[in-house]
Order: sequence, then structure tokens, then C-alpha cells
Amino acid sequence: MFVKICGLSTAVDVAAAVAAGADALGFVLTESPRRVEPGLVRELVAAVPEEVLTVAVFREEPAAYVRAAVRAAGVRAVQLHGNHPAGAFAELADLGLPLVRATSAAKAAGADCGDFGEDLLLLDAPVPGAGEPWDWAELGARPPAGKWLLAGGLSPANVREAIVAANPWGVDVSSGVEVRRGVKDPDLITEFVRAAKAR
Ligand SMILES: O=C(O)c1ccccc1NCC(=O)[C@H](O)[C@H](O)COP(=O)(O)O
Repeated sequence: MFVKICGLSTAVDVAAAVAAGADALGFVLTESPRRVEPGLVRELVAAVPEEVLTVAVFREEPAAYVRAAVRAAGVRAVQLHGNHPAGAFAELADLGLPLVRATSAAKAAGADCGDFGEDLLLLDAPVPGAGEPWDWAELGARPPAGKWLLAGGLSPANVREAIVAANPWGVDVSSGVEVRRGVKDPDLITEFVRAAKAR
């Protein structure tokens, strides 16, 4: 099970996620209480092992802004939230980085990973990063094909149940490993990764 911890902003939390065995770390570079500057992200990702994917998260910023921020931050992947035409992903191909298309499950009925040229599809709640679960079982009849991440209201307490219900390729969490909005708890990060990867 691929596990991404999103909305990181401190070296302590990054280290906790890496030590716990997270496969990807997300840094929010768009408007949010979790927003971090590209320069800080560059410092935070410097010590992250190569096999861990570092991901910059955006929501409907222009491609030129995304390209500049990604280069300044030194991350290894890009996640786009919002209503993007398929062309938005092709426009960023020159970065040569994996692209994650994040959309709400409601808008993604029948979607498959790769429909917009993305490398990973993330199915989230309608409001990203709000810690709101959706009915994961809805996907049961027709889950996306390919690599897709389940997100939205996950926590150490419910991630196992969600994996069994939705059968995703991976999971993504932010609020569920926080003590309050924007403040992560290293112990919750460890618990989440352990629970998600348990067999
Ligand atoms: O985290 C934010 O505030 C945010 C703002 C704008 C776009 C995306 C954002 N976060 C992306 C994510 O962290 C995912 O949506 C997340 O894994 C799911 O969030 P949560 O329900 O809080 O676990």
C-alpha cells in the first residue's frame, strides 16, 4: 500500500513520515492554512531519501507559476487540484516529473488513472484538506483502473476500513494526522503509516 502524508511543514514531521515508511510527502504551495513557501520546501526535502516521492500541491494556479514554484521547491512530483482541462497536464510535461490529478470522487465517476495524462489519480472529498470523509464504498462497483489514491477524512482509526471498502492502490492523509489544522503529530503520522501498511 502506497502511503502519502500531505500538508507537511516541519523537519520533525518530515523525518517522522520518512522513518515511518511513508512513500510520498506532500507540501501545499497553494492557498491554505498549510501553505509553505518553495524555499522552505527545498530545505525540508533536502534530506528526504530518493525513493520517497516529494510532491508539490497546487489548486488551479497557472502553469508558469506551477513550473517556477516546483523548480524553486526542488520536489519530485506535482499534484493539481481543481477543474483542469486535460491540456493542463500536457502543459507541465516538460518538467519531466510524475503528475498527480486530484479530484473529488463526485466529479470522477468512471475516471481512470491516465485519462488526463496523469501518472497518479487522487480521489478526494469535495473540499481538499478538510478532513471530511465521503462514502468510499460508492466506488465498489466501479473503482478507477490504474494507480489511484484514496483521500478525504482518513485517520489511523479508519484507514484500514477504508482500504477494505474501496481497494485503492494507495492512501493520502492530512487532517487525520494533525492535532489541529496545519499542525501535524509525529505519533499520528507513524500510526497512520503502520495502519495503512498492515496486512
Ligand atoms: O491541505 C490543504 O489545505 C489543501 C488546500 C488546497 C488543495 C489541496 C490541499 N490539500 C491536499 C491534501 O492534503 C489532500 O486533499 C488530503 O490528503 C486529504 O485531506 P484530509 O481530508 O485532510 O486528509
